[in-house]
Amino acid sequence: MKMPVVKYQKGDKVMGRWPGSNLYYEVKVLSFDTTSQLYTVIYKDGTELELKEQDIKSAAGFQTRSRSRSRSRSPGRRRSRSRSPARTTRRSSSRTAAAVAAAAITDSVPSSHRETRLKDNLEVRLSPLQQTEATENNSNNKHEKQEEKQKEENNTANKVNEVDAEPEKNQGRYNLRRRKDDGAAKEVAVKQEQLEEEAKKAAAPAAALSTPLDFGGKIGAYFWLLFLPAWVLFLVLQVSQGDPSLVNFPPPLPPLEDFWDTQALGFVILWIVFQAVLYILPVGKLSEGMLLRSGERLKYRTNGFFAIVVSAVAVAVAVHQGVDLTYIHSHFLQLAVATFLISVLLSIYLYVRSRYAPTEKLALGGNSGNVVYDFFKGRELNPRIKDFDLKFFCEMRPGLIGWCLINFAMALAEMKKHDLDAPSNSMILVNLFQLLYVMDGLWNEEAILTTMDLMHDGFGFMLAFGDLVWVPFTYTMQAYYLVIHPNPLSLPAVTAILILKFVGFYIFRKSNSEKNAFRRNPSDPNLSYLKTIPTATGKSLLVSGWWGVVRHPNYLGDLIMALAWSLPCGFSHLLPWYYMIYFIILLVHRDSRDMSECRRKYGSAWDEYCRTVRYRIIPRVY
Ligand SMILES: NC(=O)C1=CN([C@@H]2O[C@H](COP(=O)(O)OP(=O)(O)OC[C@H]3O[C@@H](n4cnc5c(N)ncnc54)[C@H](OP(=O)(O)O)[C@@H]3O)[C@@H](O)[C@H]2O)C=CC1
Ligand SMILES: CC(C)=CCC[C@@H](C)[C@H]1CC=C2C3=C(CC[C@@]21C)[C@@]1(C)CC[C@H](O)C(C)(C)[C@@H]1CC3
Repeated sequence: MKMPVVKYQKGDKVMGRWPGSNLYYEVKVLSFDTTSQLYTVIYKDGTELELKEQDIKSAAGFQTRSRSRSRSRSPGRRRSRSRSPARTTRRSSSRTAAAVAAAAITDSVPSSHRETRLKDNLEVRLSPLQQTEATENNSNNKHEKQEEKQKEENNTANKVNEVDAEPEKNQGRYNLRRRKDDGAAKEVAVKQEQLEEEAKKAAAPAAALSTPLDFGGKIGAYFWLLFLPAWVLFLVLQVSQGDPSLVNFPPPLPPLEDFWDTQALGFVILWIVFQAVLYILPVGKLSEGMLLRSGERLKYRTNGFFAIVVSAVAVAVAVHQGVDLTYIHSHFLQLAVATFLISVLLSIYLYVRSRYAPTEKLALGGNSGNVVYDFFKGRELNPRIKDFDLKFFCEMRPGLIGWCLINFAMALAEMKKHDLDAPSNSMILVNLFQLLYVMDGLWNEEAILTTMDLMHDGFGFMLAFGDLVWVPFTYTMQAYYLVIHPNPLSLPAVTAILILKFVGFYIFRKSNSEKNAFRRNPSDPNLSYLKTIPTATGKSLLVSGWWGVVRHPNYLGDLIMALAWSLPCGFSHLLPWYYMIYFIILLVHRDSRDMSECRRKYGSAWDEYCRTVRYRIIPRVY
């Protein structure tokens, strides 16, 4: 029988990675669990954590690397001064951490970026030790402050883990108790919540900005840049055909002049400006975003519901005044091309401004150093012009509300084309379902602040194009299809589709609200019945309720709704099912992106969550 090889032995002093970061601290090995293959290690401040072998490095090789780097970069640090043992420990650990963070950055970031990032990290982590020369006074004071701040942050991080470590000691590896039973622990939980934010700050600045590349990496970015607009063009041309099959050969391209209509561009600009004005009106709540790596918390004007109501009134007035909205149907291609142009210009602007953005404002992905990839993925996390948040605005306003406007125009076009007094049942269902989806999104606009796009993704071509072109011009395929291909529905069919839609909606809304409420206030008494797993970052993971059924219950609800949107169009063509197919691919990919991101952030706690909640989206299936 083959004996398991245990690389580190009890009592070994090694360097252990701080979960969710690239920081390594000196730790002592306490034990090794052959079943879970995890080492229990203890940090110098008494924190005990379980680490995988790959998160541990031998201390010897580590110190050599660290010393040689620090000597060459900052000779000032060779000077010494008397300080407390605690201080010595902290300083040496942060020094080492910086060296590792720098090493990580060196490995993953192209040379043009290396120097700046290296410098950023060294400035934060490695400060001169002594104020001896008068000329150094000013800068050293600054460094001293940074150093003290860093020390405080590190201490806070340790405190968090002391709070975290207690329940672990008492109750085994993870805390799976009911939160209602907490009693006195409530106070600790509140404290923990405050401290967790500090802990994030402590870990974040040294984390490498470059994460593994998504979307097929650099080659993938070229592909998507060409494929996504081409696909929209294909759909827009195909849907107006008599036989709009997805598998049909693309129809011949119309003459070049058919692509352009200056008036269409004018309407698109007018629409975006109108939405921007509604967005900046001092109406509605100012909501707080999640804590950023920079330690900042941004404020967002969440008046989306107000915006859609005012837009609806404006559209109703316009129709009443004789404006022919079927123009949208007859100029669909030109409107899409004009919007595409705007999305490209916006993406160029976003990329250029991101070159001047400070490091802490950049997203973790999208900073590969490859211009095309970064242009596609987006570099800056929350680009703003004063308080005007470009990403939030684009994701929630012109495209999303435009989607409903286009659907409505399709209903009018259907009536006009078939000389009807009212839209067909199928058209009404599609319009109402998607309107409900958008209105719900806007009513719960605050919840978008805890989603992946807002919290993690940079704003670049992918989202600019996605928000402005992809959503309004491809999510409206079902309504467009029904204009040319009516699909009469019986009452039982209508009822069955309605039930399906509301089941999906219920799962989608409840699960999104549960996570949003928990992220905003983990001590919310209304959520006290939920079980949680604490993580080393201080944040907990829900492991019962909706998030205990599957790992993405919100995706499940969304997919059921997508099914209900396609069913009214019948089965004679694949095109109205395009959204369903695309959405499965999108959500499966998002789920795997989110899994990697959460594993990076939460380490073994995430693995524990995945062991407890085994299925990703569909219970017992996937
Ligand atoms: N119609 C459309 O085109 C699209 C719709 N959507 C919908 O938008 C909504 C948001 O989706 P998306 O942003 O992808 O992802 P989620 O809203 O599911 O957010 C994922 C994040 O939630 C947190 N999380 C994960 N598991 C847990 C847990 N067990 N307990 C607590 N927090 C957890 C993690 O962030 P952290 O721990 O950092 O808080 C994770 O990164 C979904 O309903 C989706 O269906 C999405 C894409 C397209
Ligand atoms: C292929 C490609 C260009 C991908 C870009 C993806 C975007 C289209 C989507 C990413 C996440 C989105 C969300 C919504 C719309 C689509 C995009 C932008 C959303 C605003 C729709 C309304 C929902 O209620 C929502 C607020 C939950 C949702 C958030 C995510």
